[in-house]
Amino acid sequence: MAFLNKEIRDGDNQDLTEERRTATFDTDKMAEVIYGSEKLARRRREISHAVSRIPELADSRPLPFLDRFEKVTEGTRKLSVLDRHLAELIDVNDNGEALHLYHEVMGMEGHPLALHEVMFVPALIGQASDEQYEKWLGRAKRREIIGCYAQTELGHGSNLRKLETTATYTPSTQEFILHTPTITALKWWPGALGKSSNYAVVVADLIIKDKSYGPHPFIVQLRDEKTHQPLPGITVGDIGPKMAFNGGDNGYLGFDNFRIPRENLLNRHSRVEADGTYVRPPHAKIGHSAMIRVRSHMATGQGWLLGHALTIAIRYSAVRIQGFLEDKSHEVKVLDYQTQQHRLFPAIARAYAFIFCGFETIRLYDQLILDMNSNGNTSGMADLHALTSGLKSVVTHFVGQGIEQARMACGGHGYSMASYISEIYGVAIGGCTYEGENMVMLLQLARYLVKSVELVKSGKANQLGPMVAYLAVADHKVNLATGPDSYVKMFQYISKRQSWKATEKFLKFMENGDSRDVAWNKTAVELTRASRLHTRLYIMETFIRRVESVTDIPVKSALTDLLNLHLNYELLDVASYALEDGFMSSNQMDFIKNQLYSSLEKIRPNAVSLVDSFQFSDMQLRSVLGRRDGHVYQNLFDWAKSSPLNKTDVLPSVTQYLKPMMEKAKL
Ligand SMILES: CCCCCCCCCC/C=C\CCCCCCCC(=O)SCCNC(=O)CCNC(=O)[C@H](O)C(C)(C)COP(=O)(O)OP(=O)(O)OC[C@H]1O[C@@H](n2cnc3c(N)ncnc32)[C@H](O)[C@@H]1OP(=O)(O)O
Ligand SMILES: Cc1cc2nc3c(=O)[nH]c(=O)nc-3n(C[C@H](O)[C@H](O)[C@H](O)COP(=O)(O)OP(=O)(O)OC[C@H]3O[C@@H](n4cnc5c(N)ncnc54)[C@H](O)[C@@H]3O)c2cc1C
Repeated sequence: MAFLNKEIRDGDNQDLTEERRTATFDTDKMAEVIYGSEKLARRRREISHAVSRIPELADSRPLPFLDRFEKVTEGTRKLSVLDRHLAELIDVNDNGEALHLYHEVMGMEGHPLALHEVMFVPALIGQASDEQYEKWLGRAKRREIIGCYAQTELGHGSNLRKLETTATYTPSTQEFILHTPTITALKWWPGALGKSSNYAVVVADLIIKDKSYGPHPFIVQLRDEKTHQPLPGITVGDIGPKMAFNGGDNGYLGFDNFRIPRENLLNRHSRVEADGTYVRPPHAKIGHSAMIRVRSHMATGQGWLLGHALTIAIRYSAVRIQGFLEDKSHEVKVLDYQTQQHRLFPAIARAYAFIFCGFETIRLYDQLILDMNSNGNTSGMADLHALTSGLKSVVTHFVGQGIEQARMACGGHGYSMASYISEIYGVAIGGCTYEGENMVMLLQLARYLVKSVELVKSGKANQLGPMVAYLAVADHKVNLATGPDSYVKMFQYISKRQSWKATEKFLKFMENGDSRDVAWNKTAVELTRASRLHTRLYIMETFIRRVESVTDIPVKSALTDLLNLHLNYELLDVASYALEDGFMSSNQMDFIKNQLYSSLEKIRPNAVSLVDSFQFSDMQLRSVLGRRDGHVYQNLFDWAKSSPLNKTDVLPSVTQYLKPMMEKAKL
């Protein structure tokens, strides 16, 4: 008999197989929606299968047992094996295939090429002139050189205008002199900078004839191409262990009057002529395009991270039997508890929603780069900056929360590194900080919202972009029984009210004599609330649009259940805003709650299949609890036995310290 869930195999844990038999949709078809195409979903499976047949690509030991040095070595080893097999495993020009292959083999703990692919090459693509393409891009793509993106400094990360590294132009030699004037000017944090990269895109304050022109990107050679020794004038190293990414070498970097040629300013958009004349870019923030790129990709990346944790927690919850419901002779799967479902199912809905939003922002980013490179059109930048600033903040925050709930949902075993959830958590919450600290980025979106409200106030609502058009729409009461649209209207009302209230408060402070900056700071919490609501509205609308467009009926039906759960969960979560002014009644609240509980029941039979549809292989999950076959207990025992502490029955530390202490106590 053919089952709709394609993960069923002989010999699997029976409880998990039972779950898979109840699937109402085909998990291969759901994977097509998750990965955006039949081809990519299929290629992912093929690539995972091909990788599993190359033993050298497997982790040599479970990663949690490795120390930092071993992690870095192991990552680099696998990278070199992968390099030999690359062309046979994937179409190297297909980003989706490449991303999957790297996630599968390299995992998420970092490796020497992580920033090369994610920021160095994209910075060249976005910022290099045609001549610079010719000189650097081919070499970078062939990996003759390995690069990173060195912007953040010890003293400044958020406020780019105050970066201290200087790039001073000297017309007589046509060179820039890179210099680190203070300890706080050291570059600090860039991934793969410490030990791996021999080149970097360095962001430094451009100075011409004593005048500062602000941060600009330069391509800089850091190490000798043969010996890999740092070049004279360069101080570079690793910044030490972190919450996660410990297979990666985030680094520090200092310059001692280090000279680079004039051609090394990435000059597609702005340049310095030989005599020191500065030619401005078409948009002041165009040098930030590599950051906008990562932010545009973060919603899908983070959605998949949440998907990892949920695959582990849901599968484990179907295997973990504990406690009773009606029948006191049989314990039940913990997945049957309403609290467990409430803890996990809304997060499944969010993971799907975030992935769908990410597809949209990636498309918008690709369009922006096309427009900028073909005709210098930067008109989409402000909108995409506002959108991705909000999205990266809201998504990373909820993903962190969702992963932590997944860990707790696994009880004691969730706390073991065998679950791997704490590693996923560490990686995901890095996203709350990198690519713009979340509060800072919410405030960036708030600038856009405030400007939009000001437009409406001054009678220019017709100038609003489609994403904020609701800020000008008249309020209306909504009957919640009428489907997704009514939830959107409710959310629009709440979001609009918060944006207006925050703007009015900000303007009032200024009317009362505060400067713009002080007034802004006094309103900042309210402003971030407006940004979150606006972003959650965007996520909701995108989710609705995506589900509407699905053609496979069983897949659409399962997604509709998830969507309904999402709509009710979201509205309940922000209900206090609607209760504040009586917009929502307590009867409506009860209605929403009941809808939510009935969504949990509807989703229950598909829960395992919804996470199976992410089609993460066991290699990719690296989790004993999340194993596809559900054989958790024997493997937990084997995993524990493989701990280096268990190599001997009596540890040297016991003989040396503990025993003498115990012996002394006996005297
Ligand atoms: C096989 C390959 C596949 C690859 C797939 C990629 C997958 C990616 C997934 C990733 C997953 C894991 C990998 C981990 C990688 C980790 C990478 C981490 C890298 C980094 O962290 S790099 C460093 C990042 N740093 C920051 O983000 C700094 C944050 N700060 C800023 O961005 C800015 O300083 C600022 C906060 C935005 C403020 O800028 P500034 O002071 O210059 O501006 P003002 O506040 O004065 O505003 C002026 C005006 O300008 C507008 N504006 C600001 N920025 C932009 C922009 N980028 N675009 C457009 N407009 C911008 C701002 O809105 C103001 O406008 P207004 O005056 O209001 O009209
Ligand atoms: C895992 C990881 C990888 C990274 N990789 C790279 C990389 O490859 N290249 C690179 O260049 N950098 C990298 N970074 C650095 C990262 O981009 C910065 O740490 C980040 O932009 C935050 O800046 P910050 O550290 O200066 O935080 P700070 O700005 O010092 O933040 C501290 C606190 O101050 C608050 N704050 C700051 N400014 C404001 C404001 N204007 N209004 C209100 N509150 C404010 C913040 O909200 C936060 O609560 C990485 C960081 C991490 C964690």
